[in-house]
Formats: sequence, structure tokens, C-alpha cells
Amino acid sequence: MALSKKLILASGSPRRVELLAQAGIEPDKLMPMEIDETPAKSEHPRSLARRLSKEKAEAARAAIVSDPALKGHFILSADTVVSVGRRSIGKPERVDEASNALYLLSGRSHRVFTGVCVITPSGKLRQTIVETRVRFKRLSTVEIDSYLASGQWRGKAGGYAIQGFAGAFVVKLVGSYTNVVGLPLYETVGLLTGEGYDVHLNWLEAR
Ligand SMILES: Cc1cn([C@H]2C[C@H](O)[C@@H](COP(=O)(O)OP(=O)(O)OP(=O)(O)O)O2)c(=O)[nH]c1=O
Repeated sequence: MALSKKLILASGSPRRVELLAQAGIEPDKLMPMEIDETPAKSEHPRSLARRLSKEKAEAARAAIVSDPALKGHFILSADTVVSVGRRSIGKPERVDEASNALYLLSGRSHRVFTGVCVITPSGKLRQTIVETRVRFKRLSTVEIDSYLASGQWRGKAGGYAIQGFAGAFVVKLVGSYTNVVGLPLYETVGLLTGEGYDVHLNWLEAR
């Protein structure tokens, strides 16, 4: 297996770029992929995260197929879904949707699923789905209204960002924290290195 460290991140999420940077990984190219993120009828949140992360990676592969400069790159994508029971809560577009999501999450446990997909330079597709359980405190109307006014819910699955003010809502978290922020680092780095992406070369170069 030839070691390489050329990487396309099929994402427009600044959180994913930051998380990768934390692990010493700087993508050579960012390719945000616009796909339809509507859940299929009775699709489980875990299956949704799996399917959407795969669709983002495959869309990036299709987009670069005729570009010789991007041959030999790994493609990495992810999709994060918040769920209460079997119900998926995606990224609210309007403030009333974000408000509904926060009232739903208040005082109870929910799950965050992130699907991670890697396509290797030789075309092999590998996936993992990571689950984190998060319990929120019971949120008062004042807390919800102030949080909505902060705007930090925008573009975030479940209408909150654990890395911001909403970190103060978390009573308990079981599993990967980085998974909630949008990219589970342990599993992502494991997936990449397992397929020959040489992450440790980046660490040596950072000396
Ligand atoms: C729950 C949670 C989600 N998020 C973010 C991570 C993701 O960016 C977003 C979930 O939406 P995604 O559809 O997974 O990702 P995205 O549209 O932002 O980016 P792309 O598809 O281009 O990769 O929610 C946080 O930043 N903090 C949190 O606590």
C-alpha cells in the first residue's frame, strides 16, 4: 500500500477543517458538495448519516474524475445528524425550526451520528458511523430565546453547536466530543491511516 497524503475534503464546514487541522491534517482542496439532505421515508438517523456522507464523497469523486491534477488524492466527507428516538433533526433553516429543535432537546438525551466516508486513491470506499449520546439540561425560555438570538444555531445539525454557548447545556456526554462538532477525530484518522494516508508525516513536518 503506497503512502500518500494528498487529500480532498468534500465539505464546506469550517468545523471539519478546524478539526482536521487539530490532527495535523490540511486538505489540499476543499470541495463543498451540495446534495439533497432530506431523509427518506422512515430512514433511521444512523442510516441517513451513512448515506449522506457517502453521497458527498461520491459526488466529489464524480466531479474530479476528468481532472488529472487530482488523481492520487484521498477524498474525505462527513455528515452529522442529531436524533431524538428515530427522528432526525437536520440543520434548521429558520429560527422557528431551531426553536422547535431546542425545545425538543431540552431536559433529555439525544444521539449525534456522524457518518465518515473515505475514498482511497485506488477507488476503495470505506465508511464508519460514530454515535455520541448527549444529555441537555432543562432549558428555560430565556435560555432558548437568548441562544436563538445569538445565531449560533445556524448551519448546525440539531440547531446547536456544542463548541459554543450550547456547551453549557450539556449535563452528560458519552462517546466522542469531536463527533458532535462534526468529525470524529479518532475514527477519521484511523480510517485514513488504515488506508495508507500518512498522517504522521504531517506531525513530523510540524516540528
Ligand atoms: C451538533 C453540532 C453540529 N455542528 C455542525 C457540524 C456540521 O457542520 C453541521 C451538520 O451539517 P452537515 O450536513 O453534516 O455538514 P455541513 O452542511 O455543515 O457541511 P458539509 O456537508 O459541506 O460537510 O453541524 C456543530 O458545529 N456543532 C454541534 O454541536
